[in-house]
Amino acid sequence: MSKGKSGAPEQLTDRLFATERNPEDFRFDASVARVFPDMIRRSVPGYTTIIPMIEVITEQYVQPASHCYDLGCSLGASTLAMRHGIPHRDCTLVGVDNSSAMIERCEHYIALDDHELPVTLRCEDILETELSRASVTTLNFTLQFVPPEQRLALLTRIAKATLPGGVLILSEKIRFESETEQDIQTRLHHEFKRANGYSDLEISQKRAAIEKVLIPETLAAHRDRLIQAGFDQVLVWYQCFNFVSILALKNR
Ligand SMILES: Nc1ncnc2c1ncn2[C@@H]1O[C@H](C[S@+](CC[C@H]([NH3+])C(=O)[O-])CC(=O)[O-])[C@@H](O)[C@H]1O
Ligand SMILES: O=C(O)C(=O)Cc1ccccc1
Repeated sequence: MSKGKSGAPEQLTDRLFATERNPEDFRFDASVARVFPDMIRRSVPGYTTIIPMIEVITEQYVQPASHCYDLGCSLGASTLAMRHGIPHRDCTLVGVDNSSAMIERCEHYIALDDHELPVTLRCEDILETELSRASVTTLNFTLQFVPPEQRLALLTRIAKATLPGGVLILSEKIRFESETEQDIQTRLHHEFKRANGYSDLEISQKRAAIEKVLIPETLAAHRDRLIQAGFDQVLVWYQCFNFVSILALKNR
């Protein structure tokens, strides 16, 4: 892995979809991992606001002697935000991702972050990862990549592992019941990408690549399923166009 002057893995500009390419489903491989910070910042409206707020929310809900999980941690942006929000030295923080390219680079970013709370990284499927005594769990734009029929089982496991007073931070791309709203919000998202330097070709090729792997659901579907999974309260704390972040709380 090539490193820059700071010792951090070299980050490149996302040009993955800039030239005409064969249609292939999107995967979190090494070429995506290399450009990921640039890709997610330029593609997800609100991402740069949500990350620092994960620190604020973590600080509010973390409990002493509990476990915190970042499921689908990628390069650890949300993991580091959680780390900075945890004041207790007896907590554990676990980041999980099933992309070895992501985890390998994530290790470097964690090592460069000067902080005493250890972070455990697991390269495994979040559908299998062991969870217990959780105060704060984060799914920051990860559930959308889990096959819809497996989402309830995962959320139920998270809710069961969550302590009274604990939370799940769930950020997702959503779709809208109303066709008109779906069209307007999608157009605004594409305008956001254009304003960030993506061409029409990049936008349309990326759209085709993620179509079968990133499955957005409506806010109502997310709310109902979180309650069914065992959470007691569900609220939206952030929305920009078709991207939302939800807080699901467990009272008892
Ligand atoms: N079943 C799975 N098991 C483990 N990991 C998975 C699974 N499915 C997908 N992933 C992983 O979930 C991550 C989603 S990105 C998260 C951003 C990060 N949270 C951030 O705040 O920067 C969001 C995005 O790219 O839009 C990828 O690294 C996948 O490998
Ligand atoms: O780029 C898009 O259109 C998205 O919906 C967000 C995204 C960000 C990073 C990987 C896959 C999808």
